[in-house]
Amino acid sequence: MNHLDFSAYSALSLIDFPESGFKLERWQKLLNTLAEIFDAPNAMINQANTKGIEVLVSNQHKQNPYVAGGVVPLDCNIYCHHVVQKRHALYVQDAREEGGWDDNPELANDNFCSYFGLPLEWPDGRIFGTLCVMSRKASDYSDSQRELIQSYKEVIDFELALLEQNRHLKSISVLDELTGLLNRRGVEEAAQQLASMAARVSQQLAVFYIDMDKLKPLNDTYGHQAGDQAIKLLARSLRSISRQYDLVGRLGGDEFVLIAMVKNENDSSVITRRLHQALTNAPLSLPDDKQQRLDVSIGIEIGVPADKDALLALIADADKQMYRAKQAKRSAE
Ligand SMILES: Nc1nc2c(ncn2[C@@H]2O[C@H](COP(=O)(O)OP(=O)(O)OP(=O)(O)O)[C@@H](O)[C@H]2O)c(=O)[nH]1
Repeated sequence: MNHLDFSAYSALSLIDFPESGFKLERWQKLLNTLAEIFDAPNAMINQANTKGIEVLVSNQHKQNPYVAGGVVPLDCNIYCHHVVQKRHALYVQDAREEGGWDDNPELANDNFCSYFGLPLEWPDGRIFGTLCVMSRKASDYSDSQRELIQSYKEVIDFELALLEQNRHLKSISVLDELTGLLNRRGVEEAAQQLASMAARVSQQLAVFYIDMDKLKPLNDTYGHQAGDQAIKLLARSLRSISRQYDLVGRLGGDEFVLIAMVKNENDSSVITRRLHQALTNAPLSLPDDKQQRLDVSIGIEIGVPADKDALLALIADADKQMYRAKQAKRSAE
């Protein structure tokens, strides 16, 4: 085989950068299931990085000799090298029959004669690594098994896109200092990706525009620090009720946004209820040892924004709804 020039994939190992906040364990379950479905002792996600081809996550099976952190050097004729090099799927039904694999240690030392692997890619098309299953028996996978691996690949590629996006957002200072949430600029930056993601999976987006009630009197009575604590508490509550792909941001002052993919209006009422419940469960501790439940006014808009501008328009509409809700509350007081 031609040896690979890994300078092209000079990505640093994900294992060495846990501070990226990326949880490799999430992929563990996925691989365990994949190995089970394929009745294979091995399923792995590997990264082509400056070390070589590195096992990032491997399924948990007694007969799987490969564990996370293992690296295969560049001059080794393993199956994954071919996937990385050619950038397309490789299916070897029985390497013993096929020839060309005698010096592959996976076959020679560990008897893996069947391999099915797909390339994983960063959003800009650069190769990331591979997703593969290996077996010690010759195989004949069905079309639906192959399609299943393909859809697993798409999920992983999608997570890589999110990872890349997070890195990008961090690098251009889009986080709010007080809460660690996205600031207004961060929300705007993330809007495009979120809109296209929702379109891709054919889901509506629900935009919750959330404004804290009575922050001013809290500041006036207990001081600015107590107000800051209230803002942080609301941020934590929003985080606690949000799901992995939801977007949570602080647009400024006491105004926040939560954007979630929803199937219907009922989903959005569930989210509102969860927020109210979270605020009830975690009241604000005040300097005089009293506790106060935070109140919020919420405006909700649901839509299928085609792009960033449409999503920003949806946010503006949710802001108007919030304002109406606040007015209604004030006149009821
Ligand atoms: N402590 C603190 N206060 C802030 C911060 N950002 C904005 N505020 C204050 O929050 C208040 C927001 O204004 P309003 O939304 O009109 O005040 P409110 O009392 O919440 O009014 P309602 O929304 O009508 O209930 C202003 O008094 C700001 O000074 C912050 O980072 N920390």
